[in-house]
Amino acid sequence: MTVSLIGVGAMGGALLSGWLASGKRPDDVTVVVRRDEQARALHLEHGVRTVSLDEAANAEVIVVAVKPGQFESLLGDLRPAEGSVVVSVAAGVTVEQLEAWLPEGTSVARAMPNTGALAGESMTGIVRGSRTTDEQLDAVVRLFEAVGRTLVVSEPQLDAVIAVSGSGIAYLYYVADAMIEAGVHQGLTRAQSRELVVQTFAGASAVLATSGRPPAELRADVTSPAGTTAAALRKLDDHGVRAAFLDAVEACRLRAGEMSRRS
Ligand SMILES: NC(=O)C1=CN([C@@H]2O[C@H](COP(=O)(O)OP(=O)(O)OC[C@H]3O[C@@H](n4cnc5c(N)ncnc54)[C@H](OP(=O)(O)O)[C@@H]3O)[C@@H](O)[C@H]2O)C=CC1
Ligand SMILES: O=C(O)[C@@H]1CCC=N1
Repeated sequence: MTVSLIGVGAMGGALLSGWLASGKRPDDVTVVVRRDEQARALHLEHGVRTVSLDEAANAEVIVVAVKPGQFESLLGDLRPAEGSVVVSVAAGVTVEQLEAWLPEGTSVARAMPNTGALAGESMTGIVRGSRTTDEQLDAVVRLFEAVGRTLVVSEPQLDAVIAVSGSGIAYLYYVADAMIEAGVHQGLTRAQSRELVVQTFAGASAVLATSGRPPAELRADVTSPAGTTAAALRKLDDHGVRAAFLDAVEACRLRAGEMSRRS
């Protein structure tokens, strides 16, 4: 499968690194960037070739990872080859907009990965466009499976995917940061606290994934009657942390919808 990546910032860069680490050869992925120094840096670091928008349009899968507000003008200049599928990773740019901004008849899809792609652990929601063939959808799924797991969803669900996993990975970094800081407050060095937090995240994630048990049960296993965990969880409840997560996820989903009405 030939792939072109247009825009190599935070998300595009994570995808590129993930694809190359997963075994894709630098010859299989071309990139479109707009600064010579970035083209040189990407060639030095990854061996990938920078191409023009016209050349990128020949790839079987064309992934666009520029900011939502940059899509309309960029797609207006893109002339995808027959059979290519254009995949947007943008929040707040709809299938309808993508299809309207590209030449008539172009196949599109939306993907909502997260920066877990850097470690081959993205969670990517995928939405097919109105003209996407099964083969094209399969190619998009395989491309994102190379950097983690995928879930094909309907477009109305994608804003919730953004709220839970696309942006959601940042909430976990936020919690990790707060816990590391808390450990420092309690007398650990920052390095010790980081090691404890990182491995505790890894352990929780592995048990969640392998046991299939609800997190509430796993949490109960840790919570001895009148013990230390109960004392800590009581404070989280007092501070409304669960309600804060419910609100944060809702605010994110609503913001994604608002962005699509503006772009
Ligand atoms: N960051 C994340 O975790 C996630 C982001 N997304 C989506 O990914 C997209 C990109 O976000 P993010 O990576 O954070 O943003 P960045 O600003 O980090 O990256 C955008 C990149 O696009 C480049 N760019 C803009 N216009 C062009 C152009 N005409 N040709 C080539 N390159 C161009 C920019 O280049 P330059 O540096 O020269 O300005 C920049 O490198 C957004 O649509 C966002 O919604 C989706 C999921 C997660
Ligand atoms: O914050 C944003 O808008 C982007 C989309 C999903 C994650 N980051």
